Amino acid sequence: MTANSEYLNELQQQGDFLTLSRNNEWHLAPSAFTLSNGTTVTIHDTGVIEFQPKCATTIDVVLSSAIHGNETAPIEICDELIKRIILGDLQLAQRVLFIFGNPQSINIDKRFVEENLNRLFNGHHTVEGVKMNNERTRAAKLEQYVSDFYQRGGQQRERCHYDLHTAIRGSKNDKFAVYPFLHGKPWKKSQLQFLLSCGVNTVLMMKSPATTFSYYSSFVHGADSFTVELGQVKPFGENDMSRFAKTKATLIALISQKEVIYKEFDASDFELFAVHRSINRTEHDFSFPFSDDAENFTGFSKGDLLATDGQTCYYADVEGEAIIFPNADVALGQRALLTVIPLQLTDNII
Ligand SMILES: O=C(O)CCC(=O)N[C@@H](CCC(=O)O)C(=O)O
Ligand SMILES: [Zn+2]
Repeated sequence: MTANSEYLNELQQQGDFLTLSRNNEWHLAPSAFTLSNGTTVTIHDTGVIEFQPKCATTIDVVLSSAIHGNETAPIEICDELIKRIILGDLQLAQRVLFIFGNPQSINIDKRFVEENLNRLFNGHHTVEGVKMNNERTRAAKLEQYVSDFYQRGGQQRERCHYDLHTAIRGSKNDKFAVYPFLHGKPWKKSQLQFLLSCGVNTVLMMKSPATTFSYYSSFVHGADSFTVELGQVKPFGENDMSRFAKTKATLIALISQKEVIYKEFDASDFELFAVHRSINRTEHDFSFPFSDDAENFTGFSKGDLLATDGQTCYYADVEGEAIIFPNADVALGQRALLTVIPLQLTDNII
């Protein structure tokens, strides 16, 4: 018996692709099998598994988690969905690619091993003069798996990618999504309705390109793509999964139904924010004037100090300017803080 078929037997019986991925931190030989309901299961690599149902499909769905290894709630959700599909308890109506981004960082219970994976997409993994590492290689491979998945689906199909995370800090708005910069293309009400059904009524509209996974699939593949923040970072087993019941039910409907009808769009259901600015850490001496438990979406008065980067002080320049993802420990040159301001919907939405 080859090593491959050993792992396949166990995977077919237990559906535990998460443990298989964690036991093979950076590489797993590709393999495939078919479920009794006709769904083809293809393992592309560690953490990367594709399901192609036998029926005709219309949407190519990418669900990623563990791009940051210690963000466990989304990993638990995807783990459960994968198990249910492999064990034949959940019949798919759409093609789905699941990705556990960084299995080694799950094992060490850290955001990343050497380098933040979510700063390496859209080609930023390969930079002349910068030494490759496991995360850079992984980002390049993940781009390729997503690219192949969408290409095999074909052009005239719906493409979506939900990159599931949890925030380091608590948030006034517990669940929220980041809508990557669309370069002038309109935002989609249907996507906001999907998010609302997931229990996510707060969306930040980015205004510039990024190095994130969701920006990559949006920009390069035209996918409806979002970073979705589901509560706060907690160790495995400590997540109150009842808080994600709507998210899980909506993801299940998305992948197992031919069509999903969402609530009619009503702008008053949402809290939308425009990203006002991004503050990068450029000096070792970088700090925030607020405490570690200041929550995302905390608003500041015009003139309040927001951050100090060496000799440079950043002050709120708009009343109510609110903080998102403050992190003074990021690598030099990286984003240490986003600020947002409320957004009134314009007509750039379809
Ligand atoms: O809470 C935090 O500081 C970070 C949570 C997280 O990982 N967020 C993503 C957002 C990606 C995006 O801007 O679309 C990240 O920082 O990579
Ligand atoms: Zn994250």
